[in-house]
Amino acid sequence: MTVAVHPKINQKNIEEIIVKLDKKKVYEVNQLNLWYGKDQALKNIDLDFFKNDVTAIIGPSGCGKSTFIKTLNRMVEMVQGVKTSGSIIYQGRDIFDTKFHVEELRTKVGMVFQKPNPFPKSIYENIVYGPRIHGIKNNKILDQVVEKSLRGAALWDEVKDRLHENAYSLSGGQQQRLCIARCLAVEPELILMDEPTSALDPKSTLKVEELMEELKQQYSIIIVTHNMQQAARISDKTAFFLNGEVIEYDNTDRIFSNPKDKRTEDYITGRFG
Ligand SMILES: Nc1ncnc2c1ncn2[C@@H]1O[C@H](COP(=O)(O)OP(=O)(O)OP(=O)(O)O)[C@@H](O)[C@H]1O
Repeated sequence: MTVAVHPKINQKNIEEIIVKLDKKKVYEVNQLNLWYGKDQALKNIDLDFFKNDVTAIIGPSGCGKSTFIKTLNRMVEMVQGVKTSGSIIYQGRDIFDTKFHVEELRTKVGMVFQKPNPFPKSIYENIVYGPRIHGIKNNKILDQVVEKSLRGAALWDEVKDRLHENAYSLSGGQQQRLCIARCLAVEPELILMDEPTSALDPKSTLKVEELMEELKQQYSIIIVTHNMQQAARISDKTAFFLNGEVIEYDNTDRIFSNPKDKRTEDYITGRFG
C-alpha cells in the first residue's frame, strides 16, 4: 500500500512534527500587545514555549526583550501606566485571570535578574527565605532544602562550610548561582532569566551556562541574552525581537545557520544591534 504524502512533507519535518506533538507547551502567548502609557513596546506577539527547552530571546537594545520576559510573570505590571491586550496561557491557565493569583504564578515561574541580588543575609537565610514564607518551619527540612538547592545551583561544594556567612562575601558569579539556588528552593516549574551572565566574568559565565544545561533536565528556561554566542551555545529555540515584534522564532541551529528573514541574518551577523 502506498501512502500519499504531501510534497512539502519530508523525513526531516516529519521528525520535527513528531517532536512538536511530543513536547508539552508550558506557555502560549497569543496576540500580546503592551503599552507603557502611549508607547507600544510589544506588538502582536505569538509565541509558544515548550517543557524542558531553553529558549533564548535575542534582539537589539530597546526591542522589548526585558518587557516581554517580565510580562510572563506579570512583573511588568509594577510599572505605572502599563496596559496589555492578548493572552498568555501558562500550563492551560490564563495568567491574567483574576483566579490565578500572581503569588502562585511567581512560585511556579521563578526569575533570575541581570545583576545578582542576594538579600543582605547569610547564604543559608537567602535560601530558606522563600520556603519559610511557604510555611516550612522544620529546621531539618530547611537544612535539606538548602543543600538540595545549592547542589542544584552547583554551589554546594564551594559554600558548604560557610553557610552562615553573609551572601555579600561571595564573588559575583557565586552570588548569581546563590540567586539561582534561592529560586530553586521554592521548586519552580520554569525559570525566567534576564541577562543572567551580563555582569559576570567569562569563568563565572561558563559555570552558569553549564548549570543551565543541568537545569534544563528538570526545568524549562526562558533567557534574555545580548550574547549571540551564548544563545547559540545554550538554547534549543531562539526568538529574534525587533521594535517590539517577533521577527523570527525557530530552532536555534536554524536561526543561526539559515535564518529566513534578512533582518535576523543582519542582526546575527553583527550588521546592526
Ligand atoms: N518602565 C518603563 N517605562 C516606560 N518605557 C519603558 C519602560 N521600560 C522599558 N520601556 C521602553 O520599552 C521599550 C522596550 O524596552 P526593554 O527594556 O523591554 O528592551 P530590551 O530589549 O530589554 O532592551 P535592553 O537590551 O537595552 O535591556 C523601550 O523603548 C523602552 O524605552
